[in-house]
Amino acid sequence: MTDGDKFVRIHEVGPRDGLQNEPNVISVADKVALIDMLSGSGLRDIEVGSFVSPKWVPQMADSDQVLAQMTPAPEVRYAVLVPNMRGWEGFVAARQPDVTYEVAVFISASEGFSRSNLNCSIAESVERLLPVVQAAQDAGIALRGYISCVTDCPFDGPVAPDAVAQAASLLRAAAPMPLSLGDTIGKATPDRVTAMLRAVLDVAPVDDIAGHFHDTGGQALANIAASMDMGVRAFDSSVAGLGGCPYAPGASGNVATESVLEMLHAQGFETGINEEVIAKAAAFARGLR
Ligand SMILES: CC(C)(COP(=O)([O-])OP(=O)([O-])OC[C@H]1O[C@@H](n2cnc3c(N)ncnc32)[C@H](O)[C@@H]1OP(=O)([O-])[O-])[C@@H](O)C(=O)NCCC(=O)NCCSC(=O)C[C@@](C)(O)CC(=O)[O-]
Repeated sequence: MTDGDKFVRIHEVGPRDGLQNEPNVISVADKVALIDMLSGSGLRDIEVGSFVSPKWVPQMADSDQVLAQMTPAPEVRYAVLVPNMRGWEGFVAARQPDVTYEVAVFISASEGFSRSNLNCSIAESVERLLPVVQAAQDAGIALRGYISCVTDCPFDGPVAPDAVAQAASLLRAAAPMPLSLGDTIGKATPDRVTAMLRAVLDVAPVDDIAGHFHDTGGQALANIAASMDMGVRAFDSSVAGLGGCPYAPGASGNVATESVLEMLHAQGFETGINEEVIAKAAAFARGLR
């Protein structure tokens, strides 16, 4: 293992993927407090909100206020989900000056989830995100592409590795963006993750791949280990294991950031993240539920 192989990049998605599914109203002040705690942990990537339809995801309707009120740390890149140009305009109006942002676009590897989550086919969702990609590129803002349902879809069942590779190709044709591969409903197993990654790595370099595992089946850490065996060194996780997707029945929380850190640090991997700060943020996050 070289020194480069020992560093694992963690993308904290709790304030977005985590909180989007919480049934109780969480105030802007509490969201901002959680983000500000996480900003002091050593994390380099924190997803803080989404500019989607408030009718579809009411919990994220105040992302503009969250962006305006948080205290950005200079070393952190803050990600937001943007599905269409309406979302892009919302993000542009809300962003603070001199902050490093990342715009995340998202599609599904399965048609059933695409319809449920975005109200359109996979092909239509790609058409819709192309102007967002162009706008982000023109503004010099980093992009990230999410692919959901990389092994299983709550509507269509098992998803073939080739379908995920096809979705990856569609996003990479839009721009050479890094990809986050989502086990949206937490049904993946290490062998199926390995098969899926083999297909995706034919169309995208491993340095541009992140694993995004939900822990419904208790396999998230094993799936991370299998991904690491394939050379993946970036993972999404959610403080306190917050999470789920309102349009994927059965989706439970993302793998907990504190569990991922514990596993990686025990195995000698480096993340640059302070586990004590994350533990305090996790306690705070649990109090929001
Ligand atoms: C894409 C749409 C908008 C299509 O939704 P639609 O209803 O087909 O679109 P529309 O264009 O007809 O718009 C409907 C209404 O929403 C408004 N609207 C339209 N766009 C926006 C916007 N950006 N911001 C604010 N408002 C917006 C629009 O103006 C209109 O308002 P009305 O005229 O009825 O008053 C909708 O399906 C949507 O918002 N979907 C997002 C669902 C979502 O956020 N899901 C969770 C995130 S994905 C996820 O969690 C998975 C991931 C990434 O974590 C990885 C994994 O685990 O798999």
